[in-house]
Amino acid sequence: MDVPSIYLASQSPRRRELLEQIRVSYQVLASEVNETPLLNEHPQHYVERIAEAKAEAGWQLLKASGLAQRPVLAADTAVVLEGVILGKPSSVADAKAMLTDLSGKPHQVMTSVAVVNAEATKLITSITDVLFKPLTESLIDRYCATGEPNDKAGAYGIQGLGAILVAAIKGSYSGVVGLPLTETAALLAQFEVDVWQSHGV
Ligand SMILES: Cc1cn([C@H]2C[C@H](O)[C@@H](COP(=O)(O)OP(=O)(O)OP(=O)(O)O)O2)c(=O)[nH]c1=O
Repeated sequence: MDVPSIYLASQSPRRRELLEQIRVSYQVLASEVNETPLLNEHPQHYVERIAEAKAEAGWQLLKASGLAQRPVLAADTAVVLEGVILGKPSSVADAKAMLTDLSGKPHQVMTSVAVVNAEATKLITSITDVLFKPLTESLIDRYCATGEPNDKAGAYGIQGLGAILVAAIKGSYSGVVGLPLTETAALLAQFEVDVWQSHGV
């Protein structure tokens, strides 16, 4: 097997697809971190702390594995409504409550990307403004019944049926989906990772 350009410390299928979009070869590492926010933690601090913890956990796993030591990339996404962090919903009722709160209002999607190797840890954070159209209770119910909100911050996926909830976006579309590609390419370039090579690991 070829040595991948990077290791991806993420279970998110979206992050895999987005890396493939910019043709970065990768191998997935299965690391776990506790994603509970600290008391009164600032949302940007939160996504940066969690992205770095995910990448660092991946790096520790890699060091213990005997695999080639390529950089480890991880990311974290949070939806932020009026300063409050909305993570992934814990239940259908929680998803409905999140979507009811987001209805008709602007919010921010923050995604932080961290890359770690033996020499350095570097981080970028993308912040995108998203405006939701007013949502009826019946639309929220029907959307939640699709199951799409379950594993997504803020209980929606802009890349799926959730697109119909969104009235406007200003910033990075790929950042909302989970990996801001312009910023990620620039970050990887600092680790001498070429984003134009074909994947195939
Ligand atoms: C707002 C929004 C979030 N999301 C997803 C991106 C992330 O996968 C998820 C936020 O949870 P994260 O904790 O950032 O990521 P994850 O647990 O899915 O994956 P991992 O930690 O293993 O990398 O929400 C979308 O897919 N579309 C959207 O429009």
